[in-house]
Amino acid sequence: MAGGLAVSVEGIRWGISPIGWRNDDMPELGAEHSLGHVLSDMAVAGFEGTEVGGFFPEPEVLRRELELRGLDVAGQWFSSYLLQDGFERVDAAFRRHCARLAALRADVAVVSEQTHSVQGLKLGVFDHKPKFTADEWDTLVNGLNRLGATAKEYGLMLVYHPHLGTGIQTRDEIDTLMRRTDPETVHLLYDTGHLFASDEDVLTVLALHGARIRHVHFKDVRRDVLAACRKKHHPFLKCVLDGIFTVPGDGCIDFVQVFRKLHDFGYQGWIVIEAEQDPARAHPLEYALRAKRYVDELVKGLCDRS
Ligand SMILES: O=C1C[C@@H](O)[C@H](O)[C@@H](O)C1=O
Ligand SMILES: [Co+2]
Repeated sequence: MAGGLAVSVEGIRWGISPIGWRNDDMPELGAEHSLGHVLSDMAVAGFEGTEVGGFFPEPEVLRRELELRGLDVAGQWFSSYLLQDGFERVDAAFRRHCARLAALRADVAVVSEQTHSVQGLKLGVFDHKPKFTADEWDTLVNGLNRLGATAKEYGLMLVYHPHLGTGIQTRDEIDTLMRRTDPETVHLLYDTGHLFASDEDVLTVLALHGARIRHVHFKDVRRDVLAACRKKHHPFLKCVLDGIFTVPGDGCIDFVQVFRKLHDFGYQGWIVIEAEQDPARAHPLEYALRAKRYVDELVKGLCDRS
């Protein structure tokens, strides 16, 4: 294997998302990459696991393909519409989602509230993010607490994903969400790329909410592209196509500090490389290999320190 771990940090598992090969929000991107191709690239690059992409088959088929390559599943994204559809409808869909994840022996269900989201719309993501009303906050908090209890029934942790262009994006919104939700059932997904592109302060969120983090997305940001996207009022998916995100070590986020602080918090669980780019411009295996080399250096640096 090209990227076997020389050293490791106990309790931390490294994964990579299929989003660098194929993007569920833009199915035309990388459609030529078969499941076998994507999973084999992940294994060749030296990763232990992945998240489930929308193009992945049902668990019975997927499990064999994963096992053949020694890969595990960390979790999968779930778009909740609690404000728009109400708890009962969302919970029914979430139960089906959790059952599939449990069949894959996954650890987390990634939830993001998409009511009023501009994530997939042709509206400037930096100008049109929604803001929830007081009533909407009540509904969201109550619904997430209950969905978190559902996740537990399936042996999973609900990890909430703050995201550009949604009602939970900024540091203030994350603070409120963490203060108002039940720490036993609602956990935090720490996605460095979205936090940086929103508020540019990834370490403060980590310092404030490190104890709630149960899942991590390592996504780097190209500072010049971020500035250009803001200036041109680009929609989210146009920002992705222009290359706002990349693998850790290739952008401007200080992952040495991030990784140290996560470790100081005693973080245990998955760290998933999630660098959505146009695969025609950023060769997915090349970037996966770069990412793995970089995180191996991070791990080595941490081990040398202690
Ligand atoms: O976790 C994620 C899943 C994607 O669907 C999303 O758009 C991406 O930006 C992300 O962070
Ligand atoms: Co993410």
